[in-house]
Order: sequence, then C-alpha cells, then structure tokens
Amino acid sequence: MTQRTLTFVTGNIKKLEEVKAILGTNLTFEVINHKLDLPELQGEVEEVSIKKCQEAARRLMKPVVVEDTCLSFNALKGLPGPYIKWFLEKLEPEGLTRLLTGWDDKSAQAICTFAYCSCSDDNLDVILFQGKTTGKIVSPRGPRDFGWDCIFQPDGYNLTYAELPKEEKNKISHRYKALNKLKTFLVENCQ
Ligand SMILES: O=P(O)(O)OP(=O)(O)OP(=O)(O)OC[C@H]1O[C@@H](n2cnc3c(O)ncnc32)[C@H](O)[C@@H]1O
Ligand SMILES: [Mg+2]
Repeated sequence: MTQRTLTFVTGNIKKLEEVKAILGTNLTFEVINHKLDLPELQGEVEEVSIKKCQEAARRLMKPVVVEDTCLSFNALKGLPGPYIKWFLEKLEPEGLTRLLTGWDDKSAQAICTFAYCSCSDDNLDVILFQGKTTGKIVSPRGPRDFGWDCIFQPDGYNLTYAELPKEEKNKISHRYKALNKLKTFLVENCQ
C-alpha cells in the first residue's frame, strides 16, 4: 500500500466510532470512512465478508477494509449469525431474547470479521481477521444506541455490552480482538 490511509467501508456510524476509539491516534496510517451500504450475500460469515470486501474494492479501486458482525446463539447452531441485522430489525432486542425461550442454553458468541483487500494490480484477494467474545443472551438492559448491545452479556461480567462503559467494551469486545489482528498485519505489511 503506497498511501498511508486505510479506507473502512461501512454504513454503520457506531462501528466506525468504535474502530477509531480502539485504534487510537498513535498510528502510522489514517482510517478514513467511505459510507456505502454494500450488498451482503448469504452464506457463512467468511464468504459474506470476502464478497463484501471484493465488492468494496471493485467499486473504489483502492485498498479497503470492511467488517461484518455476527451474533450467534449456540442453542440455534449459530443462527442468527450473519443475519443478525435483519433479525434485530424485525424482532427488536426483546424478540431476539425470546427466540431462546424454551432453551436452557443462552450462550452466544459475538463475532467480528474484518476483511482486507489491497486491490493492487487488480488482485481481489482478501485476508480475514476474526475476533470472538463469548457471553449469554439476557433480557435487554442498558442504552439502546448500538444494535444488540443491550442483550449481550459478556462472560465474566454482570453487565451487558450496553451497560459497560464504552472503554470497557472496547477492551474485551469481538471488534477489539479482530482489530488487533488487523492492526498487527497492517503495521507489518503496509508501511
Ligand atoms: O455497512 P456495514 O458495515 O455492513 O454495517 P451494518 O450495520 O450493515 O452491519 P452488519 O452487516 O455487520 O450487521 C451487523 C448487525 O449487528 C449490529 N452490530 C454490529 N456490531 C455491533 C456491536 O458491537 N454491538 C451491537 N450491535 C452490533 C449492527 O448494528 C447490525 O445490525
Ligand atoms: Mg451490513
């Protein structure tokens, strides 16, 4: 990568906020946002992320990063997973919690997958960086300003993501773990 900017393609302002907060300012590259609501194909999260990233690279013709977030319920064999956005929109947090009525197992995984494409020489190869945080699904608690934060209680905490101070979430989150891997890769490969 010749330029020292990294374009994060997302339509989600809260994701962008967290990415900037986690990366901090002490970086050799600058994260800029390109707001695009990219189409997302169906499939496993890896396939969804790869296709989303290639589409972003094809449209912008420069190095890009996209991110896809899953919320996977173990009792439901990983669903809603990559379809969480649509489940959340239709069912709202209360409805998501209710999906697990009748199941003893309330455990869940928050999974964040960053996908990077250098887009050099028309090469659309994609590299993935994944982070997972385990927890359980609870009745909604806390502010509702970001997705399903109010129903996800990370293991080792009595508070939901929404109730935790932002700095605390950003130290343990699925996004933090994935972003750390991406950051290491960028520092080693993209100077
Ligand atoms: O443009 P993109 O980056 O795709 O943004 P999006 O909002 O469409 O995001 P996803 O496709 O990854 O869908 C993930 C859903 O989960 C929500 N979400 C993502 N990260 C979250 C987090 O850390 N905590 C709570 N909800 C989150 C998000 O608002 C979506 O409803
Ligand atoms: Mg999306």
